[in-house]
Amino acid sequence: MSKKKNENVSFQWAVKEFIIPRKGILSFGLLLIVLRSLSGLVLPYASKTLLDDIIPNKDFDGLTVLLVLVCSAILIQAVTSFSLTRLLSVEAQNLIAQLRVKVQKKLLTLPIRFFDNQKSGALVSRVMTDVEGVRNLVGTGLVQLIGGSITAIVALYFLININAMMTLFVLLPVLIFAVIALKAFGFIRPIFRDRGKINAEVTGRLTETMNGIRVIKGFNAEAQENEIFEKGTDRLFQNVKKSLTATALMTSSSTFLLGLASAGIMGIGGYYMIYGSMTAGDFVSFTMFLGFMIAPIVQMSNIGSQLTEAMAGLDRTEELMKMTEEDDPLVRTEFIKDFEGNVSFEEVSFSYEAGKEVLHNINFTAPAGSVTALVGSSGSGKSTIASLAATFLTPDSGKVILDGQDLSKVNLSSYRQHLGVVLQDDFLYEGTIKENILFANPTASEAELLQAVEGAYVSEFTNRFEEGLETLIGERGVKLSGGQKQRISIARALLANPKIIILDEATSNLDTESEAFIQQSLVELMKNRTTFVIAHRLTTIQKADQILVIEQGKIVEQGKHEELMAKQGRYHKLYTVQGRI
Ligand SMILES: Nc1ncnc2c1ncn2[C@@H]1O[C@H](COP(=O)(O)OP(=O)(O)OP(=O)(O)O)[C@@H](O)[C@H]1O
Repeated sequence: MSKKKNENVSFQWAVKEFIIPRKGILSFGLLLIVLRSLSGLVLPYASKTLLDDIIPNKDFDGLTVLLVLVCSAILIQAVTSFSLTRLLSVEAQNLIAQLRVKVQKKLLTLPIRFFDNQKSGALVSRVMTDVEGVRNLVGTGLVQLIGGSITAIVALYFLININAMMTLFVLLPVLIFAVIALKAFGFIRPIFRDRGKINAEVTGRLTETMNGIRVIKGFNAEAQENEIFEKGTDRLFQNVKKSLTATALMTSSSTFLLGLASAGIMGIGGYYMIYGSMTAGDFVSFTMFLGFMIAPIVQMSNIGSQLTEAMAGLDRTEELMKMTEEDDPLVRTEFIKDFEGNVSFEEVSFSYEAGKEVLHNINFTAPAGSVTALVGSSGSGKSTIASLAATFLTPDSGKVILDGQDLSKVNLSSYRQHLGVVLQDDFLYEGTIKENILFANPTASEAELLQAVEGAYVSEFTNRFEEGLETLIGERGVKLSGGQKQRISIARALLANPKIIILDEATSNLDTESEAFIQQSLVELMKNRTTFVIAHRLTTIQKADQILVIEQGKIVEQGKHEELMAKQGRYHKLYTVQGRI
């Protein structure tokens, strides 16, 4: 029952979003379809005149007029068909393009946690495939459905006029077919909905496989991946098979029932003609009109399944479009004006899943321009604290305060324009090194760019490249070492010149020279910025203004390196006995 309700909602949504704004063009398309259908009806009518009037009377003038009429009707059909495709199909493609842009834009407004729970391949399929459903809604599909109904009704009128009894006989199998078709749609729609889901899952997994190729080969796990993919494609196949059975049932029942009707008509028509109550012309035009009534009905069943598929895709699009954006304008009403960069956590608690709190009553202050190093064992909550400071997450209770303002009420982009993040596995785009650095500040001047490049010691290796900063990286370009990539992402952050930095230091072991360059660029980056660093480097930790030792979601120790060492507590243990931070 609830499913049914949901379907209606998304249909209403689709009508409001896509059909009403295009009512002009769609009405014109409808007019063209009706014109095309009506001009199609000329042929059966002309056949009757030919057989019953023109041939018996040897009326050559009449024949000429008839031919002109039929040719004009054919011409109208050709012109309207062409215009329809041009008008509606082009508009549908235009809408698909617009909708993709809208869905992608919406996706980027959703909180990080949404992405944590989704496969990227599945999201790609939402942007690229699901929206294609509108093609059938705005393209020729819906208009054909309405146009087809009109033709069927007009043809029915002519059929009744020629012979009401025979029409009644025909209507019965047509009605049975309509009932079967309706039932089949009800059966097919959930299958189509599942298909989109399975498709997205399989694509998602495939993307992951490609991204994780090193791990897969490293663990010799190809066979396992193959099996998972095979299972996925089989699920897809089974799904398609199910819908094909339903469609085949519909097609063959239409052939059977309508064939039966034709045989019946031949019988009744033959009987009437033998007794002289029906002319041969009436009989021929009846069969032709019948074709005109039935063809749209059969066509409608095809369009019906296309529309069903379309709605299944749009269901998922609608679901996404209705999600709450992270920068909720009703909640995040405050804008940051004079930015200083004092951050404090007040009684902050947080849980990813209900009932499993991962941070408990965190309190600390990070004054403007200071460096706060977060250390502690794996899974203790360091990244979660950093994500709260970056507004990627919002506290369940307590507040993160920036310059006296509660961050959960602050307009996100007014805050994030002052924020910079350098993460362990920072992503670089396919493109030149320069493009990758400019990414955070595309309007930066050449001088600013060079300053960032020098500050992060990027020039140290780009100078050795023939193309310098214009060197292509990624699939088609040079392959960079981990340390070089890190320096590019540091240069990017330097160029953005944020007041707050979230830094997840890479743990990877670099050679001493690379390490030295990175350390120096990090010093440059942290200068005069409020920095939260998930620290792994001794030098960073030693220089930090404060170290927070996190264990099981709590701050267990807090202070400077020397103070904490002197305390001989948890930090001392982490630092000396375990030898790992
Ligand atoms: N997206 C998530 N959904 C559910 N639980 C999560 C999620 N991210 C982290 N957690 C859990 O929250 C806890 C804290 O994780 P967090 O990533 O903050 O730890 P960490 O100290 O940064 O660990 P590491 O040093 O290993 O990166 C862990 O128990 C982890 O399992």
